[in-house]
Amino acid sequence: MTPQNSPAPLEPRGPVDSSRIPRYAGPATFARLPRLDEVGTTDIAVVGVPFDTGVSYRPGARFGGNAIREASRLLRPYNPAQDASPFALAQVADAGDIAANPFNIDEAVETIEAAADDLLGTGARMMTLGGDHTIALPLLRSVAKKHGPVALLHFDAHLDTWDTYFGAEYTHGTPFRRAVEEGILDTEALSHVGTRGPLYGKQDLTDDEKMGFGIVTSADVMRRGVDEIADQLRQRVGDRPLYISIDIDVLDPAHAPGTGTPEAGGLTSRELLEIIRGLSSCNLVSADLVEVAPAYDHAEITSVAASHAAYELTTIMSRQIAASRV
Ligand SMILES: N=C(N)NCCCC(=O)O
Ligand SMILES: [Zn+2]
Ligand SMILES: [Zn+2]
Repeated sequence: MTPQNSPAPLEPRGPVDSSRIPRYAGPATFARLPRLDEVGTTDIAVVGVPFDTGVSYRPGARFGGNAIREASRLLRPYNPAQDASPFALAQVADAGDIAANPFNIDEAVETIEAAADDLLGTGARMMTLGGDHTIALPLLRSVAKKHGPVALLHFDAHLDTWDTYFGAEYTHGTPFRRAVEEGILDTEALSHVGTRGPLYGKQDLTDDEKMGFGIVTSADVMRRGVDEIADQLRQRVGDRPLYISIDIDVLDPAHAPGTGTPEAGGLTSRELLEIIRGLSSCNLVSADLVEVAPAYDHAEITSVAASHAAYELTTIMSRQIAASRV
């Protein structure tokens, strides 16, 4: 398959032209973008982390990244919601997968951090496709090496600030407690969004608050509406370097059945996309989208939603990269 765009030198190389090569043909990179090795360097690296050894319930998120890539074939180059052509404003490329050891969580966490160091070291921002939520910890470590402690907006049904599971410190329920302990988050600017569902005890909330997190529950989004919530989040984050971590289970199981720990009463995909768009002025330095487990999906409901959320995040980053050039 030959990419049909023949850009002028230094122009970003965009996706395969779907008016010339049917969008279902050829290998699936994210949004049919070029691979990193085809462009050499990139402003935004979309990278998969097929790792799910950290889960507490249904496994399968190791297949999430490729499911999102498949579902992203239908994305188009102009994003009207943010009035931007993200793949023309900046080079966006698919950097493939980070090969993490599925039998050794500690080693996998080290591998992911080192691979992120390499990518961020080139000056790129990362749009990471998980994988389970364990992977947010090594990604945040790497981002903090570059930017210092970062603001975090964490979209998730769950707090993911629990301590250990079966004695294990690195799991998908614990990355943000570890990150606070390690001092890699700016504790003045942390919020969960979309939180809901049963907890182990009230102490979970007390502990979480002590760590510095604010909580916007799923019910808050329903009652107060997406614009007010986005305003509040923008104010909390200010102009700090921001990392956004989206666990797809922030969506209601009706909007994202393909995930490992589903909780009733979640956001609609429309609400999630609108809140992300409301953050377009934030200084988004990198992001992840995790916990897509395609074995439980139907008709790509979950991976389509995930691909659109990643598209909005990529658009925010590419607009900022373009704005910082002028
Ligand atoms: N990060 C996700 N998706 N889930 C965390 C759930 C942890 C638990 O089962 O207690
Ligand atoms: Zn979750
Ligand atoms: Zn999570």
